[in-house]
Amino acid sequence: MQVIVHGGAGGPADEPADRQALLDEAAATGSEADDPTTAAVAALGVLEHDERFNAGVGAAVQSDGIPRTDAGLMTDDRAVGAACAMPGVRDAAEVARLVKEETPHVQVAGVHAVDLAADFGVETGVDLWTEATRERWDGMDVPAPEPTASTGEHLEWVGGRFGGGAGTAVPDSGGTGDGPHDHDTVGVVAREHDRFAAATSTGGRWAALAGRVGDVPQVGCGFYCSRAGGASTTGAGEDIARVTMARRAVAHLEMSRDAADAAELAVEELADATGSEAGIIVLDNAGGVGKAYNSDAMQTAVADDA
Ligand SMILES: NC(=O)C[C@H](N)C(=O)O
Repeated sequence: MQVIVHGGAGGPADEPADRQALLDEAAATGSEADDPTTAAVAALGVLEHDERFNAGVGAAVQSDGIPRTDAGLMTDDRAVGAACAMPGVRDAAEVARLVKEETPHVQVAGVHAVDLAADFGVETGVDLWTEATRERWDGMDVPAPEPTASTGEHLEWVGGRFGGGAGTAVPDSGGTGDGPHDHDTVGVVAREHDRFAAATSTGGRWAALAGRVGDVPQVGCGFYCSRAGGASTTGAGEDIARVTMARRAVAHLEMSRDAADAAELAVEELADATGSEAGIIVLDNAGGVGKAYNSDAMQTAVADDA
């Protein structure tokens, strides 16, 4: 099994060596699996369980003071599962797999996704807070958590951080936008011969409006897969969704470009269309590996047990 993982595109990480060791472990864990879906979920599980990443434990906190998780998963046969806006769910990629394999749907949201997880034995009610996220949250001037603050009050505050309204989701250059842990979304592409799975898991963007869902659980945006290969993205989810970034990368593979070119082109297209920053990992069906980003950093790891 060939596996590539990313730990999010953004600024340079505080402890890159520790994070790299975890990414290496995640890729190695995935590469031991028997099939690409199991590989993808196992690799993301390593990272969702670690508090350094903005996925599972350590997930970003939304404007009402609740961390919620999102994940999406797709295989080369175009089977898709995604789950989003889940409070207390660490193993979001497991829930995405459940949606793919146990339901006739492609996405389940909110409390119903949490109930589905519980019904199938995925742990719920997990405390996703860490010391670092608590500290960061406590330092933010957020309107009192609902129900005392209205959605309108939250929106006013959120608009100030993200630039407000439609248009680019790049945070205001004033500096109150994305911070050091916003880039720690995690993603994976796994390949066994000509079979693929691509998956992404996140807590989303810090202090986004309660209930906000980004690119990660949207097929073609945070993840995509076909017989040509697979891709997983990271960055400002609103902008990634506007250009369906993962789908673009895989479309390049389908037009016979290799993984390296597909990754570069997808980032260029995202930047041209939105002015935003993002990163992507890609595997193609000739064994090619692609990774590209226009942010300051994106850590990745590759493992291949062949
Ligand atoms: N850092 C990230 O990759 C965030 C993620 N794409 C989101 O917008 O939810």
